[in-house]
Amino acid sequence: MAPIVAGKSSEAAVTDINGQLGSGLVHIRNPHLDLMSEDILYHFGLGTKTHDLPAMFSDVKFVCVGGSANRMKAFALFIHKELGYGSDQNNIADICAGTDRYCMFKAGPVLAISHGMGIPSISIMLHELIKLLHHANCRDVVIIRIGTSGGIGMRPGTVIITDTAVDAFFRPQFELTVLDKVVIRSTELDKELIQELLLCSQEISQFNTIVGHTMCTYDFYEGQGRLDGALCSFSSQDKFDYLMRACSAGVRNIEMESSVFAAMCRLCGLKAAVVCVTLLDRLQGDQINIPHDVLADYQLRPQILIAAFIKKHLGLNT
Ligand SMILES: O=P(O)(O)O[C@H]1O[C@H](CO)[C@@H](O)[C@H]1O
Ligand SMILES: O=c1cc[nH]c(=O)[nH]1
Repeated sequence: MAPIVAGKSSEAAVTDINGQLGSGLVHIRNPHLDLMSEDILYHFGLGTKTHDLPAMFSDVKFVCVGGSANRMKAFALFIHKELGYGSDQNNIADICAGTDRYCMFKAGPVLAISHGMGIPSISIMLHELIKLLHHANCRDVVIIRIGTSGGIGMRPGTVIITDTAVDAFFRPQFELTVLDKVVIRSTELDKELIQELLLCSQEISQFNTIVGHTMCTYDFYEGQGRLDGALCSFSSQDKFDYLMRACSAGVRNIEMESSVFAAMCRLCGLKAAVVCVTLLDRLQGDQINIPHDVLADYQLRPQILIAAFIKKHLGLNT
């Protein structure tokens, strides 16, 4: 079946949206929503009739997302303290406590949300988050994925700011089957935001940070060329050749959400970035065997960078 290449028409649409986005509002691209008298954000345990979403969220300016609920809670506590709101855990309650699908925490203008692992999980979360921001009349929101990844030829602990998310064929696109058609969407990210983040990381100067392509896969094991899954149908030479080809195509790290994240945020007019730390160099191995304290330190790096970025934007000292 011939894919629908959304590139051309969507690019044009994005230009239009950007013009329209002088208002800074989130752009919902679904005419059916206007016909609904109530919108239930089922996986958040929130809704337009049951919750006053503008009262709860209209001041949100930064949304940070990451796979693990514990990591996002830790980030919420960290940013709460960094913004001068104190370090009392009791001030950080899970807004999605009515459901165990995702966790959501708020610290002033910062919203921290977990998205689970993989494209389907983050995609569901993003549909509901983008609608939430729309219902709450949020303006000028920046959204950043703070995650972990496997590096290619990178020293573990390196922070990668994604310029473009690519698929397993190194193409800058995200493919989704809608009804029985394949829709292709661009995965380019905001260039200005990338440069701002890079500058921030140079200013804090605490760890190595680079800009590069991020490969987004549908699987952690075979899908990322690992030899240590329950199934493996290729040789170690095949794996090495593939990772070397990825590296030559500009891929510096591999994770599992960046493509749909970039595509959805772009289409809805949200300024978005992906910042992931590498936990290992995939040219050296497949198993993540770093000690717990080193893992904790690595996972903190994207958080430190994003906290500095947010504080800079809010005019607070870093
Ligand atoms: O660190 P997080 O945000 O969970 O992301 C990465 O880690 C998970 C795999 O361990 C995948 O979801 C991958 O994208
Ligand atoms: O190798 C890795 C490490 C973290 N997350 C991934 O998706 N891959």
